[in-house]
Amino acid sequence: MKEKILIVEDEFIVANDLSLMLKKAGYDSCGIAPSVARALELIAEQRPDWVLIDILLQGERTGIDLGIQLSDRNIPFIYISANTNQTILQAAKATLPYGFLVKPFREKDLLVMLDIAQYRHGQNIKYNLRHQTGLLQQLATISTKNEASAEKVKQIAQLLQPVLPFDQLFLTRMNPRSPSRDCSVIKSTSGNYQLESTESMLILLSVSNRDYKLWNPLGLKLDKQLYCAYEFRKLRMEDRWTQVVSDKFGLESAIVSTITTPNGDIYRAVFFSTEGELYNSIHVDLANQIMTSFGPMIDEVFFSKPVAEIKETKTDPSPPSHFHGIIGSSPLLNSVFDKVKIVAADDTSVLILGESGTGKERIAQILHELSSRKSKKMVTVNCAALPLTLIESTLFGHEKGAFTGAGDRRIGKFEQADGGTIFLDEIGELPLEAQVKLLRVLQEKEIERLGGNQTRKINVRIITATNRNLEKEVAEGRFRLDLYYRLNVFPIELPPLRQRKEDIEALACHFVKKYSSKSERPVKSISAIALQQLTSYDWPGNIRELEHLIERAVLLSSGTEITDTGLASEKQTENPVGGKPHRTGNPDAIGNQHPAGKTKTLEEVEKGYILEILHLCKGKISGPGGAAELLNIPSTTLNSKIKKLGISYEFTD
Ligand SMILES: Nc1ncnc2c1ncn2[C@@H]1O[C@H](COP(=O)(O)OP(=O)(O)OP(=O)(O)O)[C@@H](O)[C@H]1O
Repeated sequence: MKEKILIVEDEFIVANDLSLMLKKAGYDSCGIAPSVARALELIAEQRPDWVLIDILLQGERTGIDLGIQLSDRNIPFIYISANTNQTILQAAKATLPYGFLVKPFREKDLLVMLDIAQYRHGQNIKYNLRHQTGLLQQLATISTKNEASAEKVKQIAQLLQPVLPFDQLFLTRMNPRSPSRDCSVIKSTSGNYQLESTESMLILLSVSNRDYKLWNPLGLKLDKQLYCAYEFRKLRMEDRWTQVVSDKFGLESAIVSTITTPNGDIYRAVFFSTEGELYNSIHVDLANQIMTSFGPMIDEVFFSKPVAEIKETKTDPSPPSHFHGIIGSSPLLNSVFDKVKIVAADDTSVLILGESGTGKERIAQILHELSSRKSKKMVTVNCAALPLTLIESTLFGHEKGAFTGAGDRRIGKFEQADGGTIFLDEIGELPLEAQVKLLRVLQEKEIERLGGNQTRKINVRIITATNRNLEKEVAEGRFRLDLYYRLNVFPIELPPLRQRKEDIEALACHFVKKYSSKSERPVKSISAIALQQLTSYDWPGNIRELEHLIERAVLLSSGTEITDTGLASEKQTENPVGGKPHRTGNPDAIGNQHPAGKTKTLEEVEKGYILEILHLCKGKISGPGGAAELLNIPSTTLNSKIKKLGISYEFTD
């Protein structure tokens, strides 16, 4: 069946051209709306599969206002606009479009964008289905465990957080046959969960039992499920309980889901968030599904046993077994594991985002190992280290004599990865010209060696990573929007170490074990003071920096315990921006601040760090004991970083 597409565009000639292009390509162009109001009418009448939206339209409302509504109603759409400044791109992105086409565009660009959008939409549906089924199964398993309520609640909250984020969950049993009961699950700033009974909540909020009963919390008829912005403010005004709780916890939006179980019990869950625009209709659907499947078990988990408090319980220190070698169990890292588990088996393109040293390459490796391609190779290409003139021949190969110096035929990285995975690290560094070629390969799934005249089909899964803000790169014209959408099918964001300090101790111990066994030193532990130094540092170089620091400390340590991390000898100061302690001292070293107190840029931090390592290795780059070895990166990468960062150095003994 032909897919129906609605065009929302106020310039008739442009809209008409678009409509002709769509019809020619076999789509059903089911209408043209010049304003948001008309678009909504046509959507109700025609029920289009896709909507193409211009941003500036007739009337007061913009295409972005329409995008917000469509996103809530789960109708896929693409923006088509001449506006690409960052503010507009950011507002547009927040509405979760499936693409953004910049005017003027060619017919081919439109069709490619639609093709990418359909692919992403299909992947999304698949992802949501699989995720929901898995999620419900896991919820059922937790509910039937023979554990204390508090422990089960913690596990359930951690499971829900990546898909249905909340800062507070308010659960009520409105049983017509026995007195109603309620309780709250509260997320603390450190990411732990606390189960509060009504009594303890009242103490926390300084509300009397009498007032609470009078207010009949959330007892009013909640006729909506989604309360954001204006709707939430209205709810606050109408419901005294919402008002008090949201004032105390800074809540700004809510989702309500009510179910009646087969034996007539009524349960209501209200998920509150401190973010005003967080929830959409996908969250509502998910909340309903969870409540329907989980409803009969709610009593068992939340109400049947005395409500015990969860006091900052330590999370399970071991990650799932297939994440071998990945240390950490913070909620943020767990949500990365969840995403990896969901997407690993598919051929979906994955974009790994995160600062340098957060473990992007490690995660790429695990994605490959958990896929059906694991028996084939994962070929890694560091796009930042490719010399400009050799990018194409490295990626796609060349025939003998293709250019001066091409003495032999060369098989490119894509061909080497055939049947397996290609990991394009630092994709943000790829020049525009190479981006065009890469896009073509991704679309056509075939390559042509330089100087060759034969195309070859290839079957490769693409994983990319970057520490750059790709949207900013797109807005500034350095990265192609169509390639961005093609690669960003399934983003996985790796949190910086400073946001998951809970993991520092486990990571540090892991590295102590690794390097004491490697260097045959007797070091076995870290003193409490040294650990304190590690956790109060901000780690601009993330896990890689921690690893190198521990490696050094192990080498320098004379006993069985690390008592000095090297961080203490340098004065800890207050950061005027964030109030966090930072390392100071040698301004060129890895400290985060200029001597004047101004925060360093990431590039400056990286430069300082490389200089420090070069200093340590007396300028030696490659080979045993060289800076590249210590930094755990290829010497070609280090050389390109040295060039890019403009590092000049000279070392004498
Ligand atoms: N969770 C983890 N547990 C143990 N080691 C880790 C973890 N994450 C990363 N590492 C180690 O930290 C170092 C840096 O990781 P990796 O090279 O994957 O980071 P990256 O984000 O790809 O860095 P870059 O952006 O600079 O390429 C590696 O030695 C890796 O083995």
